[in-house]
Amino acid sequence: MVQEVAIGHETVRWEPVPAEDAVVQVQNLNLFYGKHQALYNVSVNFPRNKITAIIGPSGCGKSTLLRSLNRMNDLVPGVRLEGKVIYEGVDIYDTQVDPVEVRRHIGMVFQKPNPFPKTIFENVVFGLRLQGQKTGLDEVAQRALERAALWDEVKDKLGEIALRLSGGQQQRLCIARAIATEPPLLLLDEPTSALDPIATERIESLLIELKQHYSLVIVTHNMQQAARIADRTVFMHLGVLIEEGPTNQMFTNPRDKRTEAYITGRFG
Ligand SMILES: Nc1ncnc2c1ncn2[C@@H]1O[C@H](COP(=O)(O)OP(=O)(O)OP(=O)(O)O)[C@@H](O)[C@H]1O
Repeated sequence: MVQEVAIGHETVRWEPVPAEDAVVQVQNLNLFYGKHQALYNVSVNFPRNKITAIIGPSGCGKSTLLRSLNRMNDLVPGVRLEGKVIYEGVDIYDTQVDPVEVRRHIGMVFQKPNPFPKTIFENVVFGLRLQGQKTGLDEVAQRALERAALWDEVKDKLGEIALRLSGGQQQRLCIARAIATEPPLLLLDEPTSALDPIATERIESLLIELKQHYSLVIVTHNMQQAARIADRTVFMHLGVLIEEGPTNQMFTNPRDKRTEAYITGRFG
């Protein structure tokens, strides 16, 4: 449904992502941690081959929404969820659906780089080994590391322990590990918050490049980052999705006073 809002003399139109262009559709999602409700009736479509940023003040439910997209919240005891998350036509919370299979399609990169205490090579091919792949691992590892813009820096030391890499390199390694299994959707929870500006810039360029092949959803506290890389932005506040739309429209013409206050730095 097209939403229209008058801004000065202009009428601005915001169109939600059409269902046919959505990699994931979230419908009327309520999520409870025990008695605490963290998401209230959230509905949003995330587009294919685009970057969507989720922004909002601390504790508003950004990570909870992100983790609901690949059933990571299942791992938290006492979580209860109502509503639907439909990934390419399949309700991922259907009792027939295996959460491990979901996470094969929908990868995740965390805030803090979390390489395994293994070699660089074994980190990248970890998911493939889990899937039982025994051949072609060298090629896949090289391709994933190239796509993650890390190959040139590590090609001569693939057998070294990954924990010796710098923070920015470790995060690119985690991205390589996440994309080695070719998940069509990649979720990233504040992937650059622990990195310096140079490493951040590299990862932002990488994400923009990755959207040719993947759909991406990124949680970020950094509004400049959302403005730089996201095609669409979702603004959350106290567990409620306040508004979502094309990033440039949201940043120049926010519809809601709370969005405006947040993006102009007046609260949060
Ligand atoms: N495992 C958990 N158990 C209980 N409550 C939780 C859990 N994880 C999050 N919460 C609560 O759910 C709400 C939303 O948390 P969430 O981490 O999704 O917010 P956020 O917007 O990502 O915050 P931040 O920006 O600080 O990371 C908060 O009130 C938080 O305390």
